[in-house]
Order: sequence, then structure tokens, then C-alpha cells
Amino acid sequence: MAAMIRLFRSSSSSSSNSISLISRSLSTAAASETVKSQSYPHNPHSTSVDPKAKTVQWVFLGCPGVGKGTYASRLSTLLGVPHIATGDLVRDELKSSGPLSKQESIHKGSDKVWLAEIVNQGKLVSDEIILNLLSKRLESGEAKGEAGFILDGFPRTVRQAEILTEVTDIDLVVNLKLPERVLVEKCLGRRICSECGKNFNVASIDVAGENGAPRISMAPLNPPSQCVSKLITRADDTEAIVKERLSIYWDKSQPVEDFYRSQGKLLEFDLPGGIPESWPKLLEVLNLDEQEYKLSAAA
Ligand SMILES: Nc1ncnc2c1ncn2[C@@H]1O[C@H](COP(=O)(O)OP(=O)(O)O)[C@@H](O)[C@H]1O
Repeated sequence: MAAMIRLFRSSSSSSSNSISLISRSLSTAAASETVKSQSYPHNPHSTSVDPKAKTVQWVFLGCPGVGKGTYASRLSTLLGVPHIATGDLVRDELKSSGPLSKQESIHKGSDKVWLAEIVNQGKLVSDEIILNLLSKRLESGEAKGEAGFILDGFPRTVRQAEILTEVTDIDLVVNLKLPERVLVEKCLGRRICSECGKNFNVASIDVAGENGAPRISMAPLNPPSQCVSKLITRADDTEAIVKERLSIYWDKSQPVEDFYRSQGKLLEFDLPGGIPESWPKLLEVLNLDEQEYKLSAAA
């Protein structure tokens, strides 16, 4: 484990391409996905290196409900890099009725399937749409001076992982894990405040460990009183759709774990419980000292 982190640390200072290069390459990839080209054109600049870049380019993998958003967002605050969740980009596009929300995405015979329909059914959006949203997000971030990223929800297929590999180096891939029963309960308990946008969870989880694994307990993450009347549930957080998303994960996204495992970049992390138990342990395996980062940010 420690060796893997050292590998990440020694490569992170020299591996980052500029964000604009990555976003441009992703747009090119999106265009090439539109015409369904079989191979992604090799980016001739992908080996160029910014020696001054000392930032992280991490990916968070894990099933729906595992907590990718929670831990990626905490780490992004700690490390001073943006947390980019493709699920959020998709939902923002739908909320703002952006151009991609009106784009017909899949042809099934003569049926047109729209973005909202795909997301609400728990299915994967086309690579073209995801790459467009991601490259736009990276571009606008760079204009604001952002560097590095923690990606959450991308890549979700081996094809997406291959495209990402073509455009930049990923330093570390964190694979969060929880038993399936816990995942379903967590998704069903998820609530969002429609006003402030914060995430909460009303589920009280206490699940016996299987095959000698320890018991998992998670206290609810209740909203403050001002949010209680404004809570909404994601349309894709129903039991049937969560099960569909899980089955798509096993089918399409689990091979991404193998993709990064074979590159020695995968850090497996079994969550021991809720945030109070899991956060310190995650920092420990990542070899990060929270106080040190907070002090250096304040200096
Ligand atoms: N990389 C991606 N590829 C295809 N579809 C995606 C991707 N990221 C997000 N989506 C779409 O957005 C939805 C919500 O994503 P997300 O918030 O990451 O959900 P989850 O809780 O299932 O991890 C997905 O079910 C899918 O329709």
C-alpha cells in the first residue's frame, strides 16, 4: 500500500498535462465518439510535462451510494483541487436545460431517448455527452486558475478509461467499497436540500458483516432544521433503479477497476463505517496529514 502511495507521490509532480490540453483532447475524443471511430487518435502532446505542476490527478471509483462524492469532496477541499463529479455535471445540464439535455442520445430502432430519460432509468449516458460536459468543466475551471482534479463518476467504462489514459496521466485511483445491502440502503436514504444543495442521509445503517467482515454501522446524516422542509430525493434513487445502476456498475464499471489494477494504480479501500470512522482511516492509507495541509493552506 505505502509503496503504491510513494509511486503516486513521486509521479504526481511531473506527470500533469495542462488542464486546457486535457480538455481540448477530451473534446476531440467527444467528436470522435460522435462518428463512432474505433480508435482514439493518439495525442502527440500527451507526454508533455509541466515541471511546476505539483497537484493531484486522482479518480474515485465505487458503486452508487458508496460515498465517492463525500470523500472526493472532502479530499478536494483538503488538497485544494477541484472535485469533478460527472453525475453532477449531467444533473446541472438537465436542470439548466443546457444544449446536451435536448440532444437525442440513443437510437433504439426508431425510438429517441433523451438525456433525462437515460439518467432517470439509471443507464449510462453516451461517451460523447460525458466527454463534452467534462471538457467544458475542465476548461472553465482552468480559466479560474484550477489545477489538478479528483474525478468522481468518470471513467465508468473501460472505453472512457482508455480515452483518459490517452489525454493525461492519472496518479491514483481510489476504489471505495461497501457491502451491496449497505449501498442500497444508503441510496434510498439519500436526500438533497433543494435550496442549499447539500447532501444528507436519513438512513440508519446497521448491517452484520458477511464472511467474517466486521459489522457496519452508520448514523444518519440529518439535515439542519432550515433544510428539513426542502429535502428532495434523486429521481434515480428508487429501489428498482438503484438495483439497475448496481447491475450496470458490475457489468460496465467493475472492469475499470481491473484496468487500473493492472497498472498498479488502484488503492482498494473497504469503508469501515460512516464518516467518523472512515475519514481518518482514508487519510491514513493515503498518507495524508490533515493538520499539516490545513496549516500549510493557512500560511
Ligand atoms: N462517466 C459517465 N458515463 C456515463 N454516464 C454517466 C457518467 N457519469 C454520470 N453518468 C450519468 O449520470 C448518472 C448519475 O451519476 P452519479 O451521480 O455518478 O451516480 P451514482 O450515484 O450512480 O454513482 C448516471 O446514472 C449516468 O446516467
